[in-house]
Amino acid sequence: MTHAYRVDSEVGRLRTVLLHRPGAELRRLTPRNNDQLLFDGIPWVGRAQQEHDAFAQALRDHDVEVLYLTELLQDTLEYQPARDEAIAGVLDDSRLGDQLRKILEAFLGDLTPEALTQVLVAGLAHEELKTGRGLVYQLMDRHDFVIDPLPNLLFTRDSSVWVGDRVAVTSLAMPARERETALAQLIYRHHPRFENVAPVYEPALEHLEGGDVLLLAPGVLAIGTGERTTPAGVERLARQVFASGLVHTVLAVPIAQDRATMHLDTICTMVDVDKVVMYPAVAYSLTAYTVTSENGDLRVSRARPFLEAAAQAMSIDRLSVIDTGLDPVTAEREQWDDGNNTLAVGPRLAVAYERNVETNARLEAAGIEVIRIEGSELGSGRGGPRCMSCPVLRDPA
Ligand SMILES: NC(=[NH2+])NCCC[C@H](N)C(=O)O
Repeated sequence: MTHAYRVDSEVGRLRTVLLHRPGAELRRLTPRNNDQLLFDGIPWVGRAQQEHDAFAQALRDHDVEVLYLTELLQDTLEYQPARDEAIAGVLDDSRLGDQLRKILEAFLGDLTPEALTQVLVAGLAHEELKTGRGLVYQLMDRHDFVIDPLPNLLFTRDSSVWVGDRVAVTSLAMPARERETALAQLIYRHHPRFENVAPVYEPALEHLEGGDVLLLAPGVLAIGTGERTTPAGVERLARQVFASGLVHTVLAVPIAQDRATMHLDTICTMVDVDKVVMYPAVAYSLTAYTVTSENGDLRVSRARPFLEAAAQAMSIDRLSVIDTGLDPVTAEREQWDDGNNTLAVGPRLAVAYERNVETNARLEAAGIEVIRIEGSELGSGRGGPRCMSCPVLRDPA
């Protein structure tokens, strides 16, 4: 069956979304590796799964079709070319050496699609490779991974993002996440669901993460540039979306190079066609460079206040900020816990972590219906409802 997927905004009625239910990859996190694997704590895995299931159910209750990344990946790995590509991807690792690479190739080649999916996502620990031997294998620490786990796969918004009827598979900046885009790429290239989808962007040299990309309005993107997306990444995506004719204006939005504000969506998400919820500390100081296409080249304006540049690009009078009016300490705490990272299920209807009590109360006071979900364990990876979802179909807003 052919599907026509398309996303033109952040707030059009959500129809289909791609999620990843966290699993064995989270069980790999220890106090020794959690920093490198970009988690701020050691999640209780069973509870994280319950929280995630409740998130998925809340979406289904609002008539959203939920696709799971591992299910799509497993279907994909039924095809020999996809399997070959997946295996070649993990073997292309400078740490392995020829002997271990050969052993690993044989091991992976024998796995069923289900087991291969599991290994691609959860990684492979030293002791799990029973056939392991040779210099590299013997000199590895028993805590080392032959294949690294991907605990951040949970944040499906970062590895791919839809622009109109095309998908951008991004280039993740952190080494711990690089392999995630290879999995996204496999799915979009080989899964029959996406047969007719032409990518508008594929992993490139420049760093670009989906959490930085906001579809402000049809034809208008805001792209954060900070810890994850570089100005060169913005430039690359801008060229591609301009060339495709899908977008006429890109706003490049510099954000602080900090873990707390790693992506634009940690400080700003949309809850209506003309309303954003924004971290108060930056709402009125954020700036943007307007990028447009001129005779095949990029034209860049001077920096202007973000809200002004956005409203102009979106052809609206005003992009209003919901006044979360919090005292600075509460605001900072709730920003850290992804209070600003909402997922709109439709205009004025958004999923948010329940723990951000004050931000949610202010959203409601402003007329936004809030679907509250628990996230005490999910949040230890520093991501909220928007980070954990890649919309693939929304109605026009
Ligand atoms: N779109 C987002 N804000 N994603 C959050 C990703 C969190 C993840 N632990 C990372 O450090 O990369």
